Amino acid sequence: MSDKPFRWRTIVEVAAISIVIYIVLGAPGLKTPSHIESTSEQDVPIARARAESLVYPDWKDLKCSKHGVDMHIFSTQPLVIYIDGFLSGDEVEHLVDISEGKWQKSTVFNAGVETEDEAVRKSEKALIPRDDVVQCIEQRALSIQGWPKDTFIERLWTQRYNVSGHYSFHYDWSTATKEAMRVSTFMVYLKADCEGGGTNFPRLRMPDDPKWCRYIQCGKDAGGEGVTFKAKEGNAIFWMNFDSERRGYKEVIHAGMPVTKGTKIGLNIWSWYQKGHMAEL
Ligand SMILES: O=C(O)CCC(=O)C(=O)O
Ligand SMILES: [Fe+2]
Repeated sequence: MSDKPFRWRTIVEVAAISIVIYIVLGAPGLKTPSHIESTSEQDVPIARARAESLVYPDWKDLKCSKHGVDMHIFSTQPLVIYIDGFLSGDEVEHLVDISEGKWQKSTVFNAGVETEDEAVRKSEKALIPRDDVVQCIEQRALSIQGWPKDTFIERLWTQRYNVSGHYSFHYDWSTATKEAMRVSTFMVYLKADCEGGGTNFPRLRMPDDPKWCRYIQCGKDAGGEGVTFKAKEGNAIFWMNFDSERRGYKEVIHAGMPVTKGTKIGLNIWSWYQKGHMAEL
């Protein structure tokens, strides 16, 4: 009897077993891990659009004056830091001034499509020009983080909320892949001539020390679940969006609470990890 049919059967069996093992291992190389929200068809166009909005501040010629801040670690896992005095009064005024005439309705991304949806996000946003003041703020944001590798600043947007303006619960993760993700957030308050408008993190735990009540709503004003940071001019909350395994932290889900009186203006500083994206230094 010839051994040919036997060899063919063995090859087919080995191939079948290999396919099963490959699928059990999660098809490495074919798809991104399930904790990273991404659709592979979108990766290329999103990365290209992103690349255009990623900037790196001028580190050679720009002279930024030294700026002291008062930092308080709120949580180490995930890392959340409260920064008192992230911006000076002059910087705040300047950012508000350069936003004038640029306000447009805020949008949200739904399955990769940009839409307006006031039930989710009701505010206006302004893409601010990268003058020296803005670049010094970009520098500050990178310095605080320790200049992480392959990490850039997304062009800065200010955001204005009038009465009933809000941003419902979301993550800042954005669409992420293994090569590109919004690694961290600075939520900065520029104007807080308002009632309401705090930033709520329902999955963060209230700290024990009452000294935090300068910055967060306490006692009968504590509001809903978790922790609500008060909108305070010039101050910022910084947090990391991913753990070291590049899994999005579930604890950093947050919302901009409705403004019930007056106006709040915020500034988003997002740092974006983009593997291989070279900065023009
Ligand atoms: O305005 C706030 O308090 C939160 C804003 C925010 O989460 C965002 O713009 O991503
Ligand atoms: Fe956010």
